[in-house]
Amino acid sequence: MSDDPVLAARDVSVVRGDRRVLDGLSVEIPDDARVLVRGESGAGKSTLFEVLGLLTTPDSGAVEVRGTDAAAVSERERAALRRDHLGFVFQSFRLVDDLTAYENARAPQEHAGDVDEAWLDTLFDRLDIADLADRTPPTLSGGERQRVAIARALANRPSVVLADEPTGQLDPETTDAVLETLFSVHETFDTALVVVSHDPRLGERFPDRYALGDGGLRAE
Ligand SMILES: Nc1ncnc2c1ncn2[C@@H]1O[C@H](COP(=O)(O)OP(=O)(O)OP(=O)(O)O)[C@@H](O)[C@H]1O
Repeated sequence: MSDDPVLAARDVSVVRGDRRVLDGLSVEIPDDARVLVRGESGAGKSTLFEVLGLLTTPDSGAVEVRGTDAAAVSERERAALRRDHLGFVFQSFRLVDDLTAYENARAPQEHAGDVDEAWLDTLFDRLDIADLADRTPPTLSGGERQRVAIARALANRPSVVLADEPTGQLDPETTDAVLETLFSVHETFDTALVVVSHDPRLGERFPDRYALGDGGLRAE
């Protein structure tokens, strides 16, 4: 296996309007990482999430996936890097309301042309949502939708799961359940985990913590 970290940002800057939201930011995400990035509202967490997820190309600097500079390849190859290495849990889940939970989770596999229902069944069992597979998102609770979103993020066996405010709208009990789920995913499926959040409840549970401020990351 390559020695390159699964994900790295090198001297990345992003300008939004007249503000340099990320300003020469660098970070490496090793394979076994369990990283929390904290920051005040407006600090640039969602921007960093989009940059690390190859959803936004930075104005300068590079984002590398296993040593491949994502900006140096075609859009098609970039999409393949995203699909093969990255799993996303979006702040608002972004599930499709008129698909079932199972169909939502299967969508990335269909997109990749490689449906593996045995793996999906494993995920649904492990995330304790097997009995919700045929329900649609509007009939599920926030925590249940969250777990469906995590199943979808893992559908293509990513190297890294990126989660944007995964607990933002959840009560303390559901927050604990979601964290346990993310951590067990990290351990069971050998997936690096990067969570960006302003939620002060998450702190100590993550061995690697950074504060995002003034466009850069500071280890905590
Ligand atoms: N298209 C844009 N044009 C101008 N400014 C923008 C644009 N998008 C984002 N910003 C600004 O960039 C900064 C960082 O935004 P970002 O959404 O990354 O912050 P955040 O830390 O995720 O905030 P929150 O916790 O409130 O979601 C904010 O000040 C925001 O107003």
